[in-house]
Amino acid sequence: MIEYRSVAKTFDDGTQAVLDFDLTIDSHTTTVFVGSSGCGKTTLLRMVNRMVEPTSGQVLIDDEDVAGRDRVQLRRSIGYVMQHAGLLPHRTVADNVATVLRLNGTGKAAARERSLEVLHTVGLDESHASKYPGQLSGGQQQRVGVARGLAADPNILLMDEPFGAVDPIVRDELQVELLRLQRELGKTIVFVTHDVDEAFLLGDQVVILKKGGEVAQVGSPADILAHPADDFVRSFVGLDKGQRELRLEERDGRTVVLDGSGKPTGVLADERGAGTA
Ligand SMILES: Nc1ncnc2c1ncn2[C@@H]1O[C@H](COP(=O)(O)OP(=O)(O)OP(=O)(O)O)[C@@H](O)[C@H]1O
Repeated sequence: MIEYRSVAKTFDDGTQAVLDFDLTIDSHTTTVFVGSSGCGKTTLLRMVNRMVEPTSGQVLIDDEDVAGRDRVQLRRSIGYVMQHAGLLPHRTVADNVATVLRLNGTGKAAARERSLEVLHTVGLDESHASKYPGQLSGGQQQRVGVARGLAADPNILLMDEPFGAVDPIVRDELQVELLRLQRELGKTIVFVTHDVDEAFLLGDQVVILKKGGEVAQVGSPADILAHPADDFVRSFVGLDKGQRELRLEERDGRTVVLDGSGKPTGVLADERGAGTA
């Protein structure tokens, strides 16, 4: 379990990134911080592994204040995946994935074996292991970034807009893969995005933030959609524009489900049950 208790952060230049933030994150669940640029998402995420130190308040992991933990050791015990994968360009994919393992003292052969295993977990076969990051597509690089985050088998995985820089189709693919991974691995994931659809797809718990890390609403996607806290939330999640209303349309003899913007989201099963919705 991760707990934020009355956390605030003012940076050295006087920027008040987070004013007063409280949250509990249950183990083995995915929590998504979503909000517009500059609302404090990354600052809050980085407090978990002490890349950012709160000015006041506490962050606890399993009831222990992270402030009392050795910083380097803490950081290596928590997976971290960032937007542009952050891979070292002159090291092979396998070496990139093995970075934390090697730092933790794992031998070369064992680290390589684990690299291959975790690459396989994220859907990359052995042929990718000896390539360099520049020889991979953006989506594949992100998979390597996720593999690196998982290599040391951390309980907690922090993900900072990990799919923000890839095209929408690859992004959809990576989101589905992450859902599969999470079903298999059951990590405690804290995920940052500014995309509300991504937040609702991935999050067991979604935290909608305003400037200064102010919580507009916390809840499951279903709770938020059913009971938006106020007009800000209604507008942020697109309820005010009817974007989330579904309607049905007959096309070529089949019943297609369209969202509020007219985008098809599925097909209703026909009388033989052959549909996909
Ligand atoms: N090292 C720093 N020094 C000074 N100000 C900072 C620092 N890091 C972040 N900030 C400021 O703190 C506020 C919150 O930033 P943060 O990166 O947490 O927001 P965010 O919600 O993750 O934004 P984005 O979606 O653009 O990444 C912003 O005003 C930002 O400019």
